This record gives sequence, structure tokens and C-alpha cells, in this order.
Amino acid sequence: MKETFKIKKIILRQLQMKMKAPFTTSFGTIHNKDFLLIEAVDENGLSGWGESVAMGSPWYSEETVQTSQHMLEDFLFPTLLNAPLTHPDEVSEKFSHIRRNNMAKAAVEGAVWDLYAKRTGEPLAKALGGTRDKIGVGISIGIQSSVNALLHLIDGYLTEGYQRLKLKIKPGRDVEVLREIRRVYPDVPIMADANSAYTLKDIDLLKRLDDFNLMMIEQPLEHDDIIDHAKLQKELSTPICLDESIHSVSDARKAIELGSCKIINIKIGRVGGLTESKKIHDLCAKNGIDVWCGGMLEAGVGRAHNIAITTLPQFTLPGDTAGSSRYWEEDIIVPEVTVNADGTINVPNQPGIGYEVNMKAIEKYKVSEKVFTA
Ligand SMILES: O=C(O)CCC(=O)c1ccccc1C(=O)O
Ligand SMILES: [Mg+2]
Repeated sequence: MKETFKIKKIILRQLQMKMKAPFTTSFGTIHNKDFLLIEAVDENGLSGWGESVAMGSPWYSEETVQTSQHMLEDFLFPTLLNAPLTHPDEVSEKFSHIRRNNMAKAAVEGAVWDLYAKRTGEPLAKALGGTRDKIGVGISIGIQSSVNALLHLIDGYLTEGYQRLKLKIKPGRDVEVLREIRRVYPDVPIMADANSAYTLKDIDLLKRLDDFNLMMIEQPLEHDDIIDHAKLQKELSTPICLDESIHSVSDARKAIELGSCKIINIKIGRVGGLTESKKIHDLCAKNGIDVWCGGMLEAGVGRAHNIAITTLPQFTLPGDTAGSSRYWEEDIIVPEVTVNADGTINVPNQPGIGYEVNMKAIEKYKVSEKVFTA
């Protein structure tokens, strides 16, 4: 019989960390990262950790730090506290009567996965069915004030070893920028992420992107669309990757059926957790759809979860999980995440997420703290 366990206490901390450099996408600029950290404690006093990726403002998705806090405090924690569990897959089942709010759900589900793996004494990557001991990573670079500034950044990141570049684009900062970057770097793997900045009216411009031998174009059209993306994919030779449009394995199935994309970016928070991420991964593996792990400018706890999920076999393309020092003066885990000269990250083999939380750093960046008990 499987051992049952219960979450007896949850500590919810809000943190604010200043980014080393502001990060600009087509939807806006992020200077400070506001987020929630969740510590779920079992009957033995063992803790599991999760991180919410909802931002301060609803520009990438509808969730914010405050809406996540509301969902967690008023709906998700009460559902979970004291409920007998045998496996973390049961968490998303318990949450299934609550619509959406995937980032809030994923944050606490991630804490339960970490706790479960610590209880069984295995790395989270193994608990998830991961098979790699290293993962390949690229770098996502925000929109810069000039092409020269972008070239300077690219030079540094390629020297560090990152395996591919993801360049953020928006109308007016697309064809010319990519042409210039391709001129200097004819062979570097490059992808472009539009964060929904275009519509089908821009089809002629989007077709010109086929000239740049891009690995993919990520989420060119509306955040909730899969129909127009299917029309666009028929017109482009560059593969379309969906990010914002995919919230569940059911969304993924429909997008694949329609031909809306050839690649899916899995973000644990966007799809409601690790269990749903695994389901999307398995569906993509069956259908020959390449998968990679997207990033949400995570601090160390979220970064560790991204590393763990990326060890699954269908994560065939480099992800956005860069090293801690790309974002932070000081991260909230020990050791920090570092990237090898060949653009890989070593997957930790300690139990759970495999990194210690840095309580001193957490105290330093903490804005508020609340404790919930069964
Ligand atoms: O964490 C990273 O480095 C990736 C950053 C990134 O591209 C991103 C950051 C915030 C919101 C959306 C996105 C995105 O992938 O679209
Ligand atoms: Mg994206």
C-alpha cells in the first residue's frame, strides 16, 4: 500500500527581488520581480517549496501576485490542508473544480511535488520520470534600445556558452533587427518571441521572417488563439511555437490537431503544474511535437522546478532556464544555478528540487509572510 501524507502547515511568503537589468517584451518592461514562495510542511515537519510565476501586472496572463494570493488563501490551501495524499498527481485532481488560476495552482502543486520527492528520497527529476543528468539551455533576451546594445549582450551570452538565442520582437523591432543579428551571426540558433504582438493582418511581414532561418517564431498572434495560428503556420516555413495559447493538455491536443504549431513551450505555471506539464509532454512525444521549457524570470525555487521537468525525454530543444546570475545579484537557493561552458546545466541529484533554500536571502527579499494550518 502507498504511504499517505498530509500537508499540515503552509507558509506563504511574498518576495520582491530587483532584476539585474530590466526585461522588456512586446507587452512591457519588468524592473522588479514580485512573486510568492510557498512552503508546504508535512506531519513530520519536512518542507517542500514552490514558486508562483504570476507577475505584478496581468500583461502576460490574467493572473497577478494578488490574484494568486487570493486563490491560494481562499480556495487552494483550504482544499489541500489536511487532505490525505499518496501522490502529487492527486493535487491537480483536487483543484479541478476551480477554474483556471493555473499559476496559483502550480505554485502549491510544485511545493507538494518537492515535498513528495524529499519524502521518498529521490531527486524531483527522477520522481517526474526524467532521464537526463544535464539539460541544454538558451537565453531569452529582452528588447534593447539599439541593435548595438543587443549585439553586445549577445556576444557576452554566446561566450558564456548558451546554446541558442531567443530574441523578443514587436512591430517596428523585428525584420531589421533580425537581419542585422543574422548578418553578424549567420549560424547561431536563433528564435523570435513576439508575445502576441501581431495579427493575421501582418502576414506579409511575418512571411519575411522565413528569410532568417529561425528555429521557430513563438506566439506571434493573439494570446488566446489557435485558429489564426493554424492559418499562419500554413503560410510560413518557420515553425510556430505556442506559449500563451496553451493552458492544458486539452489545449495542446486541439492545437496539434488544427496544425496551429509544430513546437510547444511548456511553462509549469501557465499549465497549472508539473502533472499537467507531464501530460502535455507525453502528448507531444506521441505526436512528434518538439517541446522546451519556457521561463518566467524565476528565482531559484521556480528555476529548480524548470530544471527537473526539462529532464523528460521530449524536451528536445534548449529551454529558457538560464543561470541565476543572468537575473539576480543573489538567488534564493544554494548553490545557485550555473551554466557550463557548453550551455548545459547539471541536474542536481539531491532529494527534491536538489537545492537548499537560502533562508537569509529569503528574509532579505521578503515583503510579507502568512502561516496557514490545518
Ligand atoms: O525566464 C526567462 O529567461 C524567459 C523570459 C521570457 O521570455 C518571458 C518572461 C516573462 C514573461 C513571458 C516570457 C515569455 O517566454 O514569453
Ligand atoms: Mg514566450
